[in-house]
Amino acid sequence: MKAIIAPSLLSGDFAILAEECNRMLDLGADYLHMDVMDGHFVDNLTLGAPIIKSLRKHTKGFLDCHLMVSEPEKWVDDFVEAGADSYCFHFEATKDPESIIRKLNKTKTGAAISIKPKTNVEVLKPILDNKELKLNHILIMTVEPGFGGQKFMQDMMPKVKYLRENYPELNIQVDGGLDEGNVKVAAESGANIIVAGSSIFKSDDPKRTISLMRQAVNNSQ
Ligand SMILES: O=C(CO)[C@H](O)[C@H](O)COP(=O)(O)O
Ligand SMILES: [Fe+2]
Repeated sequence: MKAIIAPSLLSGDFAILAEECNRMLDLGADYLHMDVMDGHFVDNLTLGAPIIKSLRKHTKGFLDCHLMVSEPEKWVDDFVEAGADSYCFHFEATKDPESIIRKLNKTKTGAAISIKPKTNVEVLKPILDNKELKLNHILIMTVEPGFGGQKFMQDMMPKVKYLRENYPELNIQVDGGLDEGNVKVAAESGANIIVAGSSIFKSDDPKRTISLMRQAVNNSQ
């Protein structure tokens, strides 16, 4: 699977978000990971569709929106209208994940689902086995969602391995605590979309960090 490196703008400077996005693209980023938090599903508050809509005018990058919100069905239309490239919602946050995917599949915005560390990966099987439902990716959280800068949970790797073994063509994203060291175990487990906030934004050489992450995915295949 193609290596996709997705810096998390949560670690960027929100006052100059568009510049931060375009700086990341110049450094080699493939996706721009936008962490949307509602202060309810997680204990933190970040940004919503109006910011995505403004950003859309200032960057051509792939806006990979990670919705850490309750009732994600409420915001699908707003994010589609704002120009989000993918809408990744949490399985735990909704009673009806399938209808969100069906709605997104009628638009240009890709659908994706994320699961928290305590959620069993097999809950995704009915959705993944349903050929009518198109997914851009599955996101396996490797920290409890809510904050950047936490420690990578290596014990999430069996979930990534399960998905790679059973769905060889699936884009598998990992998010939380990824750095130049632990990206290898994530890539070897089968992840091909790497989200990283702190390790890229705090790097002395973010271009090199992005490139090392890409190499780790490419070398694992
Ligand atoms: O979804 C997230 C937190 O819920 C962030 O994307 C994630 O934590 C990235 O930041 P870092 O690489 O610093 O862990
Ligand atoms: Fe995220």
